[in-house]
Amino acid sequence: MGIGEQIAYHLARMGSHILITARTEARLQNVVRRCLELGAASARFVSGTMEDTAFAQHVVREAQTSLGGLDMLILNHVGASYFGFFDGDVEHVRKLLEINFLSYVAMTTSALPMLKESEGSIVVVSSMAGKVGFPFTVPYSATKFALDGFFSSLRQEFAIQNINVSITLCILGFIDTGSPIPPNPLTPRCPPALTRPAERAVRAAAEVLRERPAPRDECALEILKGAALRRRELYYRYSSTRLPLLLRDCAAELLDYLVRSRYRLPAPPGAPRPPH
Ligand SMILES: NC(=O)C1=CN([C@@H]2O[C@H](COP(=O)(O)OP(=O)(O)OC[C@H]3O[C@@H](n4cnc5c(N)ncnc54)[C@H](OP(=O)(O)O)[C@@H]3O)[C@@H](O)[C@H]2O)C=CC1
Ligand SMILES: CC(C)CCC[C@@H](C)[C@H]1CC[C@H]2[C@@H]3C(=O)C=C4C[C@@H](O)CC[C@]4(C)[C@H]3CC[C@]12C
Repeated sequence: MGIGEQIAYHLARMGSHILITARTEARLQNVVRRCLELGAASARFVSGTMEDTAFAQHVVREAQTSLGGLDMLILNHVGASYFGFFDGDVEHVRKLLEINFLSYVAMTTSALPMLKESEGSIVVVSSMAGKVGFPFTVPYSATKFALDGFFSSLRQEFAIQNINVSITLCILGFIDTGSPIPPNPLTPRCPPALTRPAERAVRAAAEVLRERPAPRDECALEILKGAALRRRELYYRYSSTRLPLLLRDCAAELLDYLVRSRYRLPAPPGAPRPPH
């Protein structure tokens, strides 16, 4: 379960009341058990899919009825996508927008009365791919850019209306998690039978990228620190997120070039072969 699972464990160590959600009940049960072992004041789960806006609203209602309020809404889940050239599947883009974007909008809307009451925080987990165009993440990137538009505008409206609810947009680089992204077609060397789908995903990206994934537990803690400090944006790791972004406004072409240079790509058709 990646970064979300690690966030739950850090919150458990701090003695929080925790409500987690995902589709796979068996894994949620294990995470809840571990949270209680680590010292959570309480831990529970609701299972279901965020493809369904009604489910997103249901999770927030559950927080209302079982916890009686909410200090922090952490929006982290993402649906499975592929790591490869855009394949033209418009329905996949629609589905991913529903899971990665619309459910965040629905949960925020439902949770707002509780968050206003607690003067709480909204944490939106996004990516470098939500700030800059990256090859091989076209549908995913679209959903992450949408989050920036929605939540940055909402933050402005909160300021105008004196609503003391913080919004922290987390810009993450490559993190060592297992995501259910199918293996990269460019890397047939990764044998699917030998690994779980989650491990394959990171391996697929790791084989193509000249970038080391950062540890998910440290990432989770940085996210919580950023939220506690009510930061508007958080960058992890700094060297592969904030620094390259400084180039974006003054040298966009250079940044695009540097991004492509972080990928190991096969030579385009017709290109001269390197000598042996
Ligand atoms: N890993 C990386 O390199 C990077 C990750 N990020 C961001 O970090 C966040 C977490 O990513 P990561 O931990 O890697 O992802 P994982 O794929 O490891 O975790 C995703 C979580 O979402 C749940 N999920 C998937 N589909 C659905 C669905 N349809 N409805 C409800 N829940 C669902 C999964 O559980 P289940 O399958 O049981 O539903 C799982 O708990 C994401 O927002 C991602 O964009 C940003 C930059 C880089
Ligand atoms: C300016 C550059 C030096 C920075 C490089 C950062 C690059 C390498 C980072 C920025 C965003 C990252 C992708 C991401 O957000 C989410 C996922 C889903 C996961 O399941 C598999 C990995 C994947 C595709 C990440 C791959 C690595 C990416 C492209």
